[in-house]
Amino acid sequence: MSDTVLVLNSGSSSIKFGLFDVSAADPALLCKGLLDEHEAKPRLVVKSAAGEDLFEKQREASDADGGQLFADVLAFVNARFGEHRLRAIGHRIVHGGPDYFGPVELTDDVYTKLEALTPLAPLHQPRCLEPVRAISAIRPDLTQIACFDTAFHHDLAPPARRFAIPRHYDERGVRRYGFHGLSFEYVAGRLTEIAPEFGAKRTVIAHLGNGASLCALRVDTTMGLTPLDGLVMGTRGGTIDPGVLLYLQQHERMSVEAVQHLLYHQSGLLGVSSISSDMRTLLASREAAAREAVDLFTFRAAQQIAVMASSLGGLDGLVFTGGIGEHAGEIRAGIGERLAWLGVRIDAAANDAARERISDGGSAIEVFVIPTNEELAIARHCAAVLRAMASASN
Ligand SMILES: Nc1ncnc2c1ncn2[C@@H]1O[C@H](COP(=O)(O)OP(=O)(O)O)[C@@H](O)[C@H]1O
Ligand SMILES: CC(=O)OP(=O)(O)O
Ligand SMILES: [Mg+2]
Repeated sequence: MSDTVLVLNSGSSSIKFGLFDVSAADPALLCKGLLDEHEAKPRLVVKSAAGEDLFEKQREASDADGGQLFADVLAFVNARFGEHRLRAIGHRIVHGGPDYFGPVELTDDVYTKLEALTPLAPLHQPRCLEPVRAISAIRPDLTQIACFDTAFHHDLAPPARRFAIPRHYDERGVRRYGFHGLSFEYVAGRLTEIAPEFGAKRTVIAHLGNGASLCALRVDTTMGLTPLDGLVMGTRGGTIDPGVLLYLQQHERMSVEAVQHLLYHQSGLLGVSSISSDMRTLLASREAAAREAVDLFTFRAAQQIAVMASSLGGLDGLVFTGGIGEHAGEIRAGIGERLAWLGVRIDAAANDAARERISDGGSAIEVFVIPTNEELAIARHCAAVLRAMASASN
């Protein structure tokens, strides 16, 4: 009988999960799953570690509430992997605020403090916290552990972490936190396995998914107090003249809630194209507005990579990850072309095949594609927390 941890990764456009055997030195994946909410009736899909179909259930849209979904996942784990001992549930929590920068057990007190951070991540924090409540209602005996997107950037120092507003706001926590940290942590670790010399080199990781951000490793990142800053995303526009927000309120008479809705749900690829937030759909479209949205995405990503290179004092490596970074060769090529002046040269065949290393021999900057694995990063943290709990109780 092995010990297992069930990991839930609630993102803005998907809920992914993985069941890991944590008895070994490094957690081993037993099965993985996805709640696909893109269709009218959400589908729960579970596959083995090797990718074979294990289970599928289509839900009625009316009963698509998360509580039932997590009950289904737990029932599946119990039926299929019941010989193992489920020791904990690990959660991706997007915002840890100023107080949480390492994995922590989700007690009622911690939950309340994390819920209070909802205004700083309204698209994510409720989706991340919903499964915690749902699971404690079904299995109150299970340990639940929070792992934070913000934690990886905890050591960010001024000037990168500071906004140029009166300094007492910084003391009250109004500063750059950064997100996608579990992805950056996994990818940075994987990069040093692939190319050990990159442990000390100047590297930018581009996490391009429905949410998108860059990390200049150990130095800077494009998201800020909230996951609105930086790159163009599915429904978020990224960096914007703050005067636009004042204009919308003062001249268009929009309420704070309406501006928040515009910034989180109606902007980015969706707002510019008026077609879709989904990069696949836009790449397949012949509409001029779709092309313009894709161009803006690429333009801003290249521009911000140059900004991150400045924070690092130069650039040796660029890594693409996330749904778009891993799968959209056209976007990687477009960003590479815009960065040719920096010495980036992408090999077309390697890029088409999404090989691990896609730069050509003459490139001044090595370019990689590394599929992210936020679930494994969370499973590793949970395994460490469980070991610490076990040794504290001995
Ligand atoms: N083959 C593909 N080509 C282009 N874009 C893709 C492809 N596969 C996934 N994507 C894009 O990746 C994005 C979702 O990224 P993902 O990292 O899975 O999202 P999340 O932020 O919800 O975790 C969507 O815009 C989707 O269109
Ligand atoms: C922080 C964030 O933007 O996450 P996601 O990519 O899941 O939207
Ligand atoms: Mg994601």
